[in-house]
Amino acid sequence: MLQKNWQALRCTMLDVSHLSRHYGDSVALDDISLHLDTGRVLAVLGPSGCGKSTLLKLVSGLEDPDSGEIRINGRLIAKRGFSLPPEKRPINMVFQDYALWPHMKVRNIVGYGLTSLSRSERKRRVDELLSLLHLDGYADRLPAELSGGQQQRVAIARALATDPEVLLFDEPLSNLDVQLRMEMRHELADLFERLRKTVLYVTHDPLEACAFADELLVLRHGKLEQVGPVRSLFADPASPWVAGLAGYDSRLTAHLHSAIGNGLWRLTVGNQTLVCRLAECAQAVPGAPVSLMLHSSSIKLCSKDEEQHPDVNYLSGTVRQCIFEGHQWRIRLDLGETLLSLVSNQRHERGSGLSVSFTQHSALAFH
Ligand SMILES: Nc1ncnc2c1ncn2[C@@H]1O[C@H](COP(=O)(O)OP(=O)(O)OP(=O)(O)O)[C@@H](O)[C@H]1O
Repeated sequence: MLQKNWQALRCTMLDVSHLSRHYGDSVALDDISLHLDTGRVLAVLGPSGCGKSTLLKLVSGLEDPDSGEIRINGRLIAKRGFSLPPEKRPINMVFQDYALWPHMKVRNIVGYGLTSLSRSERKRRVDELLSLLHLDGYADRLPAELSGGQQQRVAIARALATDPEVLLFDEPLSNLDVQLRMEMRHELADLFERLRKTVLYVTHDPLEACAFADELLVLRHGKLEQVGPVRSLFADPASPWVAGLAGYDSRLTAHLHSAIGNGLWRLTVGNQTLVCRLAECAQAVPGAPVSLMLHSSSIKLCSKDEEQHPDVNYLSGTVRQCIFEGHQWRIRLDLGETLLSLVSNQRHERGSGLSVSFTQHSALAFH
């Protein structure tokens, strides 16, 4: 019931329309639009140089747009020729390198923006935030006396202190080691769920993005590649490139054979036949080459004489390579004209034959 009321109250908090930014001849951001409802978390995902930080800089006011508009809660904060100064925007940002003042104690860093509060109110608010971020007992330390993870928590507490309408995170976990990054993913997921803040979160790690984001926006070369709910992006990537980002780790060369309805097509991979979903049906013609994207987690090893199910695909090939990945073996299976990547809990000899199966809906063909 509570959840339902919350959904009903939602309205657009951050509205970005047709935003562009160039640096000389290079296009950092090209015609980007996004709408983020109050209390939602949007992760901006993409490889290095795709324009993620530029988007945050434009929203925070560190840079000005060449064209387009940014509104927060309906209020215009930036367009070409007009830019509200960063300190006047109801936004706080958490940076990759923490950006803590080295000479200040944690208590003063977190309470820095709380100038309108009395001394005792300020102390109460700071203590509350330190407790929220599991930093009780660290108030009188300097940043140099904290671990990387603790420093990042201080930066998050400082960003939350003034209760901004929008929080921006610029790859906040990328300086932490793998173990700590995993822990912080859980902590942030918990924090976002409890606080219901509107968050724009930049990362290049899809797993980090889907740990707590409601929606994903994928950028490539400054352009919008795909935007939508996290699940749909993983289930229905808009291009082979997004599929690759979403973990589809095999890209098979296949050919369309014939449509069989409901978006399904019969395809050939070498001399083997299978049935898969076709991502863009508009100009699909029999015989056309397609890229068939598959996720190794959806591929199962099977025996050749196993009972076959009608909605499952079966392929056979020869082991080209088998390398150890710590908990499992990664196999590259030669299917004649193309290679399939899959995992197994045991080693398979190079040159040995293997059969695999996967459901018709787990593979996606693009042309
Ligand atoms: N001040 C600048 N002057 C010139 N070019 C810039 C400037 N800032 C960014 N760029 C260029 O704009 C493009 C986008 O940069 P941006 O920093 O937004 O990418 P990013 O996705 O955040 O990358 P990373 O993940 O490596 O931080 C890049 O090609 C970059 O070289």
